[in-house]
Amino acid sequence: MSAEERYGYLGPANTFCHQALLSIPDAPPDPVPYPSVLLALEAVRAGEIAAALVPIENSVEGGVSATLDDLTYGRPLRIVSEVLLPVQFNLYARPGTKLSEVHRVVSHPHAIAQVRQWLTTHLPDVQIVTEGSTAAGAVTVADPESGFDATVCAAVAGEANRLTALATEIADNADAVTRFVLVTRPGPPPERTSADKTTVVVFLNDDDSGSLMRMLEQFASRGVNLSRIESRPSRLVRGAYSFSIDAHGHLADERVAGALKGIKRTSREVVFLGSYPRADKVRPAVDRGHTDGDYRAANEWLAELTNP
Ligand SMILES: O=C(O)C(=O)Cc1ccccc1
Repeated sequence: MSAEERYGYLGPANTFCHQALLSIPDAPPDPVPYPSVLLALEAVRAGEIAAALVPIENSVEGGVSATLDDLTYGRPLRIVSEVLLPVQFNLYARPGTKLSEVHRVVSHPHAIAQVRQWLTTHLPDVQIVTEGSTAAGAVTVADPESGFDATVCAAVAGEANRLTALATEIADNADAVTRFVLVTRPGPPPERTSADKTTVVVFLNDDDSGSLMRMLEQFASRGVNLSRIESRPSRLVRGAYSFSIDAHGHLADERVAGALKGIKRTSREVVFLGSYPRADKVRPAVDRGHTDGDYRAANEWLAELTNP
């Protein structure tokens, strides 16, 4: 298989992102590791790979800013699918290390954040340094010259680097799930499945009072439910915020298209990041008056009025 047909991921091997990619049934073989989300997304833009799988959100820590911001401000890309991965963290060290000998820990910031309580209780004086991924932390710790004693990572990363678990299942929240998105160069969205999600970033006309409420009304008045809304500092206007939104439904659903058109008309800028199947396959209940059939009937009625 040529490099351009392969998928990239936040590497090195054995990151959570790698595990998530291996769970995609029809993913091409030989995925390509990248040291950061930004480099993986740039490789997609450059046509080096067909798609990249990157973390976008964690159920404990919230949005992954590097991903959200690069998708918003970088050259256009599209999300074509999502993967949910339950994440569990262990503390790994070189064989022979005791917990009392752990003074410096290295891992991905989201991993550190999700075991903070455990670290505070068991290693209150530890120095923490962040790296590009959990597996990169494991590679670092495997080197006795690294100056690091332990890492927080998945069992596969610890074992692949011949480390020993000093503690297992140390997450402050045992049910944490990370959401990854598969990103490609822009093209038509995947077919609608009736269990879909649409991701957009909206920049409001921030001088207008009530602009956030009016934006939300575009969704609410059409019966479109939101599963995520997150504000991020805007790079376009200092002191202003953008809103990163996941809405239930697909661009091909009249109610979603209607909401997007309404937002496009009334806000400063809308960045469409994709309509794609939901990983949990849950079909939203569509309230009376908001189905495609209801829109069609209303359009026919209007046509009839115009041209009896
Ligand atoms: O570093 C990794 O293994 C990743 O895939 C990023 C990440 C880090 C912590 C929780 C979930 C994903």
